[in-house]
Order: sequence, then C-alpha cells, then structure tokens
Amino acid sequence: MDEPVLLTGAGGAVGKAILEGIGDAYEWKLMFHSPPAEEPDHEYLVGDVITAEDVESAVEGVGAVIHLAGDPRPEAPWDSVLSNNIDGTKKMYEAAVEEGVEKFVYASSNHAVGAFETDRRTPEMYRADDDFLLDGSEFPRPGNLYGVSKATGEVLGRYYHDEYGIDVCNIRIGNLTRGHPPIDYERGQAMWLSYRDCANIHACALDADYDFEIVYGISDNDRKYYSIERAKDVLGYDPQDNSAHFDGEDRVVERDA
Ligand SMILES: NC(=O)C1=CN([C@@H]2O[C@H](COP(=O)(O)OP(=O)(O)OC[C@H]3O[C@@H](n4cnc5c(N)ncnc54)[C@H](O)[C@@H]3O)[C@@H](O)[C@H]2O)C=CC1
Ligand SMILES: O=C1O[C@H](COP(=O)(O)O)[C@@H](O)[C@H](O)[C@H]1O
Repeated sequence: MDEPVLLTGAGGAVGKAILEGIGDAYEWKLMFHSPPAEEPDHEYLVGDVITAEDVESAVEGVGAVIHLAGDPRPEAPWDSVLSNNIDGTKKMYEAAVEEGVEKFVYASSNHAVGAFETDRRTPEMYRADDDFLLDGSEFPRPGNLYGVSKATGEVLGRYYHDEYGIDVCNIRIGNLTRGHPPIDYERGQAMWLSYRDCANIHACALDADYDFEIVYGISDNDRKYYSIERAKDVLGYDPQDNSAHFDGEDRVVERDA
C-alpha cells in the first residue's frame, strides 16, 4: 500500500489493537472523535463521521480505509446508530469513492447475526461439541438495533462495491479483549478476538486481493460457531490465539476506550 491508510475510531479499543500490532507496518492517517490525550505517532485529524466536510478531509490522499468509528454499544438507541453508524458509514463510502480509495475495511459485528442464537440453540452452541456454524454467506439476522446498523453497513458496502467498484471487506468482529478471553462468559469465549489476531486480520484485509467479502473476525477458538475458513482462504488470516488455552482463573477482563 503506497498511500496512507485512514483509520477512523482510532482512539477506541479496536483501533488500539490495530495500532499496537501493525502501527509500524503502514503509513497511517488517524481520525479521532476528540483530541487524543497523547500526541499520536502518525498523521491525524479530529472530526465526526456524520459531518461531510470532516469525512472529506479524512479521506483526502488515502488509498485505503479501515472504518471503525461508530457507536459500539449493543444496546445503543436508534437515533445514535442511525446517525453515527448508518449515516456515518454512508458518508464514509461517499467520500471514499469520490477520492478513488481502492479498499474499504468495515468493522461489522457478531450482532449483525445475533438472532441466530435462539433459546433452542443456546447455550449449547457456545460449546466445543456443538456443530452449529455460520460462515458469512447467511443473511444477516440482528438481535438489536445496533446489529441492524452493522448489517446495514455491510449492505452499504455491497452497494458501493457494485456501483463504484471499491473493494470491500466486512469483518464481523467477535469479542475483543486484551490479554485473555472474557471470564465466565461462554458466548464471549466462543467469539473471542485477541489483540494480535485483531491486528493480523486487519493487515490481511489491507493486503489481500478481493472484491466484496464478509468474514468473521475471531481467534482460532476451540469453541466457535463462526467459521474463520473464509478469512483464512481469501485474506490469508493466520490466527495465533485460542480462548481454550486460557483457564480464566483469577483473571479480569480489561477493556480499552
Ligand atoms: N470491541 C469489540 O469487541 C467489537 C467492536 N466492533 C465494532 O468495531 C468498531 C470499534 O469498536 P470499539 O473500538 O470497541 O469501540 P470504541 O467505542 O472503543 O471506539 C469507537 C471509536 O469511534 C469514535 N466515534 C464514535 N462515533 C463517532 C463519530 N460520529 N465520528 C467519529 N468518531 C466516532 C469514538 O470516539 C471511539 O473512539 C465499532 O464500529 C464496533 O461496532 C464490532 C464487534 C465487536
Ligand atoms: O459488536 C460488539 O460486540 C461485542 C461482543 O458483544 P457482547 O454483547 O457479547 O458483549 C461487544 O462487547 C462490543 O461492545 C460490540 O461493539
């Protein structure tokens, strides 16, 4: 990648995982919502993805986008996801295609398919001996309005890819935690994404050749109901971590942001 990569939501947990892991591997342009507490090592700007001028400034001169900015709360209200997630993502795509950006990596979510976790399937589907598996080819099935907004972001990508040719990779991120998987939370352990695997899958999404993809972004957990085969095959994702390698004794979940 010769041109800088725009990273929106750079100050959040996923942004930190990416910068800690692959901060030296690319030239970055970071977008923060509010001024960062410490001076970043990379070019940056402060702006809001719902403001067209901010988004146009953000994409100026970049060759690829990793779009993380938005409201990440599963319980987020409609007003917030409509503006921060749906309209913000649409504005990002508009500006990206106008700028001629080649690649757009979008932070989708497990919550885009959360309603597959029916009462009949759970908690068994969170366990290693259950064979229920989603592979990314299924239609979205959100369990909340946040999930609706993430599924809509994927569909926006489908539209901008088909209409304008921008390459799009939607990563349905599982549950990112630093250092070890969530404690006493089977669902979170089955969809754990370690910090280094998070950085790795985003590097793969920047480097690989593809047209339009939906992949799951989780570590290589023994317990998983999301397939990572597509991410391995198309992106070359090579996860290093597995939630089954942690016993969880005396550990607490740490979250950034
Ligand atoms: N952390 C996780 O386990 C998962 C995260 N995701 C997605 O990954 C992305 C990043 O999530 P996290 O880093 O965990 O959240 P976070 O809340 O730590 O980071 C999000 C960042 O986006 C910024 N932001 C929010 N609204 C904005 C706006 N209108 N304009 C500009 N910046 C704005 C915030 O200031 C924050 O720095 C989100 O889109 C979320 O939906 C998806 C699945 C799992
Ligand atoms: O999309 C997201 O998913 C993770 C995992 O969901 P949870 O409901 O099991 O916590 C969530 O932690 C994160 O905030 C959200 O953005």
